[in-house]
Amino acid sequence: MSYLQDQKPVTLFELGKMRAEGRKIAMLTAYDRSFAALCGRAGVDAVLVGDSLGNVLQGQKSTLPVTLEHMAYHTECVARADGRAFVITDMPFGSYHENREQAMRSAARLMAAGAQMVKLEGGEFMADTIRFLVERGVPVCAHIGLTPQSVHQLGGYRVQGRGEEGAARLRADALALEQAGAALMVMEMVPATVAKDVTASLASMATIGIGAGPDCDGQVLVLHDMLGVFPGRTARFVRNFMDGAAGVEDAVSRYVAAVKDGSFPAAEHCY
Ligand SMILES: Nc1nc(=O)c2c([nH]1)NC[C@@H]1CN(c3ccc(C(=O)N[C@@H](CCC(=O)O)C(=O)O)cc3)CN21
Ligand SMILES: CC(C)C(=O)C(=O)O
Ligand SMILES: [Mg+2]
Repeated sequence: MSYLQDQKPVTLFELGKMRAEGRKIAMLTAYDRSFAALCGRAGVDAVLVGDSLGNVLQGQKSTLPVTLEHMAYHTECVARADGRAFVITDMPFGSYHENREQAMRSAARLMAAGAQMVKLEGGEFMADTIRFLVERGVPVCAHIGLTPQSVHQLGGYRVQGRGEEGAARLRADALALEQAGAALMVMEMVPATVAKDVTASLASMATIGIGAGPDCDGQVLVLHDMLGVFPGRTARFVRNFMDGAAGVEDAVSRYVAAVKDGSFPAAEHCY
C-alpha cells in the first residue's frame, strides 16, 4: 500500500482539496535537505521548519532563543531538497509580535528563504496580523492550544482548552483565525473532543493536530521524536515509529500510512 501518488510538489490548493475530500494531511518537522527529501519520498504532504529546532538541534530549554536568521538558514536548507512536501516555516518568538509591519518583514525574509507558508502562534489577538499577511500574498498557518512560545505564561507544557470556558475560547479563536484568512491551523495539546468540535465547526481552514486527537484534518509530529532520537522524555502524543521499522525512511512511511488510515493517533496519545 502506498500513498505516493506521484512526486509532484504538494501545493496549498492540494492541501485544501485533501481537507475537502476527507483525506488526512501528514506533516512532520524537517530542518535540513536530507530529511526534507526523505520526507517527500515517504509521502509526507508538508514539512514544518519548526522553531522546535531550538530544542532538537540547538539543545535550548525552549523555543524562545531561536532567531529569524536561524529559521531562514534552515528554511534555505529544506527548500533546497526540492522535494514533494509543501514547506512551512515557524515565525520565531519576537519576530511578529510588535506590529503587522514587523510581521510582514519577518515573513518576507522567510518566504525569500524558500518558505511557502509561515506559521505563527496565537489566537484571536493575532487575527489582524494574519489578515495583513494574507492580503499581501503570504499564506498563513495559525497555531493554538499549547503555544510553546508562551511557555512561561502558561506555566509549562500542559493541556489547553480544558473545561467549558477553555473549549469556548478555542472555538472562538479558531473562527477568528479562519475569518482572518489562515488556511491551516495547528492545534497542540487540547482534548480530543474539543479538537473534533473545532474541526467540525470550520468551513475551510484545515486543522493539524499534535496531541489533539484523531479527528483533525491532519497530524504533525517532531521528526526526532517519532524517530526516537530526541534525548529525554517525550510527550504522551509521541509514538516511536522506528519500532518494527526497517529503517528511517520506512519509519516515516509508516507514520504517513498511520495518519492516512486514521490509526495514529490512538487513544493512548490523546488527552
Ligand atoms: N522535541 C520536541 N518535541 C515537541 O513536540 C516540541 C518541542 N521539541 N519543542 C517545542 C514544543 C514543546 N512541546 C512540548 C514539550 C513538552 C511536552 C510535555 O512534556 N508533555 C507531557 C506533560 C504533560 C503535562 O504536564 O500535562 C506529556 O506527557 O504530554 C509537550 C509538548 C512541543 N514542541
Ligand atoms: C510541534 C510543531 C507544531 C511546532 O510548532 C514546531 O515543531 O516548532
Ligand atoms: Mg513551533
